[in-house]
Amino acid sequence: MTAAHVTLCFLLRDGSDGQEVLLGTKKTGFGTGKVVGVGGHLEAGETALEAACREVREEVHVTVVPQDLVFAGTVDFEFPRRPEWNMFTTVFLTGKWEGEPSESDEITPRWYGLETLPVEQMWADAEHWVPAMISGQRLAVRVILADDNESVAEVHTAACGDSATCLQPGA
Ligand SMILES: Nc1[nH]c(=O)nc2c1ncn2[C@H]1C[C@H](O)[C@@H](COP(=O)(O)OP(=O)(O)OP(=O)(O)O)O1
Repeated sequence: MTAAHVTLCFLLRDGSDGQEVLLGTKKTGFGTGKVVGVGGHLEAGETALEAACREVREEVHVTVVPQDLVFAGTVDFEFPRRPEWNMFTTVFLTGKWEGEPSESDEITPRWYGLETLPVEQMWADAEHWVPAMISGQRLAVRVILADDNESVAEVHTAACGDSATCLQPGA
């Protein structure tokens, strides 16, 4: 089954105790109740970059533009017990945006220090790849979820180059 193509965009800022990342509590849909990155599914005809900009605007009411997003890698989420949930994620980082993040119907945003990520409220796999990616390692990650669709069965991580060499053909 072909994985759905989704995006995530991590906004980064300098806080009083070091760098901070914008995450949010998901209010609806996939992963409701978890603290997640801002992002979602690509719409027909959209590139990952365009989708990331749209999702940031829709979910946290902030404007980011494609030229300010930095490609950070990819994450392939595989749910062997629920292959219809498989997702291929293109991840971006940015330190530039316009506006102040605010709550939407989909997410309640909040800034977190990189050293104090709320890993117990995030997907169990997140600690295996989120800190590395937001600290600037460009990675191609493959996450295989366990039979409960929550725990981590396997995580494979490889360095990846630019988006042209990292993305799946046709993605
Ligand atoms: N195992 C996992 N760990 C993780 O950290 N994020 C995951 C994950 N599996 C999926 N995700 C993320 C990727 C994607 O950004 C998000 C799901 O996309 P969406 O929020 O768009 O889904 P929804 O079904 O809620 O919304 P729609 O796109 O509006 O249908 O969940």
